[in-house]
Amino acid sequence: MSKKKLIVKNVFKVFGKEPKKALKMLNEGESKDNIFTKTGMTIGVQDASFEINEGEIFVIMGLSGSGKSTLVRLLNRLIEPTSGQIFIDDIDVTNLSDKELIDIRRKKISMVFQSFALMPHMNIIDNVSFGLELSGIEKDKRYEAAQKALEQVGLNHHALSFPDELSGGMQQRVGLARALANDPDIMLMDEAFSALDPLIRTEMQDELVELQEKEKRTIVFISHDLDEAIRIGDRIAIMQNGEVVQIGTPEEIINEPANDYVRSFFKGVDVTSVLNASHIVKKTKATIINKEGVGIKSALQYIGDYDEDYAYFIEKNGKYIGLLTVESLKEQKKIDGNIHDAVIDEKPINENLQIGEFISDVAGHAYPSAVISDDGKYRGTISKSRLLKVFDEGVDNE
Ligand SMILES: Nc1ncnc2c1ncn2[C@@H]1O[C@H](COP(=O)(O)OP(=O)(O)OP(=O)(O)O)[C@@H](O)[C@H]1O
Repeated sequence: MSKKKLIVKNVFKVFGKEPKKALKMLNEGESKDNIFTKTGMTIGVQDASFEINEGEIFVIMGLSGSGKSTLVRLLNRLIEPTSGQIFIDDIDVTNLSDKELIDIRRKKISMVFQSFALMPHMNIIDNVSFGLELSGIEKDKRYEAAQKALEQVGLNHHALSFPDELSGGMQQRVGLARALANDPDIMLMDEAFSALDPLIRTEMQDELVELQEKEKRTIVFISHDLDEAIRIGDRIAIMQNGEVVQIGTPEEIINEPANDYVRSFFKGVDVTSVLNASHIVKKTKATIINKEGVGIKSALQYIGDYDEDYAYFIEKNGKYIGLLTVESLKEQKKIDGNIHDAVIDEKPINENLQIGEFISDVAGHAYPSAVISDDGKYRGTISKSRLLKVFDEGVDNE
């Protein structure tokens, strides 16, 4: 099991003069809107509890004002929690002195912002090594680390350029390099790619995933974009009005959205890149198991019992053989043939295939397509209508 890198326990953040009073009102059942109307205080984060595994990309997603930035800034105490605990490597950061906190921020956590926040009068290598300079690292060492970080983001030839000589995408790479330069265990990325144009943005997302494959860090990435969350996230936490309403893998969230708010994020999202055949497979009632002695007559009877005109023919050990139809069975019966000769050679679909890859296959078939595992075992079927429903609506709650 992976190690827990970050643990957040019952964390609240109230913005306002008397946070404890607001928490009391919340405890007594007052709504956040009422608390704001009566006191002017905002509940930025309400009772957040979750754990982030070492090496995972954990995306926090939600609409504007849902509390994402507040939650992420609570992790390194750029914002002080009103109550609750936050552990990094089992150290309770809510109890650290200022000096210990600065130390943790310099050594363990880096942050990348949406606005690249580069210093215009400094060249790239000085920008990247600025944090190390603040930590008192000598020039040779910090330049070496900065150069390595620039290489990781593909900008090693731009060390002596100035920020305004670089494009937006390159400037954000510098922002990333600056975060990488002190070799942090944890990177907090607040809408880090949102200011980039779509093509560069996708490129940066791919690069981040690639970088992550080489050097496993723990990344907490804020996004308001589900496409991005799906692309890079191992798990996604969805925030609504200050609360974390759902945490799961992209597949889990798409397959079982916790509420309508979560569901609304999928409108227009390319779920075909997330769901594969195994996610939407269903067992059909009309399956025929190849028991000893199943002949054409009993197969026809079996199909009739289920009021279908086809069935899947499967060996006793679960291996998929093919499709039997009433028509093909009757044909063989007429000529005194064998049940195996009645099998229609229907191409089954591998359970790992993504929706986009097999939709045309299924659409071209008269019967629901059988889904098999890598070793040829029958898993269930996918019908054209079911597939199109998932394709169009993104969510399948049948
Ligand atoms: N310093 C502050 N003082 C008062 N209220 C604040 C402060 N910072 C944030 N808030 C409020 O807390 C709530 C959560 O804000 P937050 O910025 O965390 O949301 P967000 O999901 O990151 O939004 P966005 O995507 O627009 O950045 C909002 O209602 C916001 O107005």
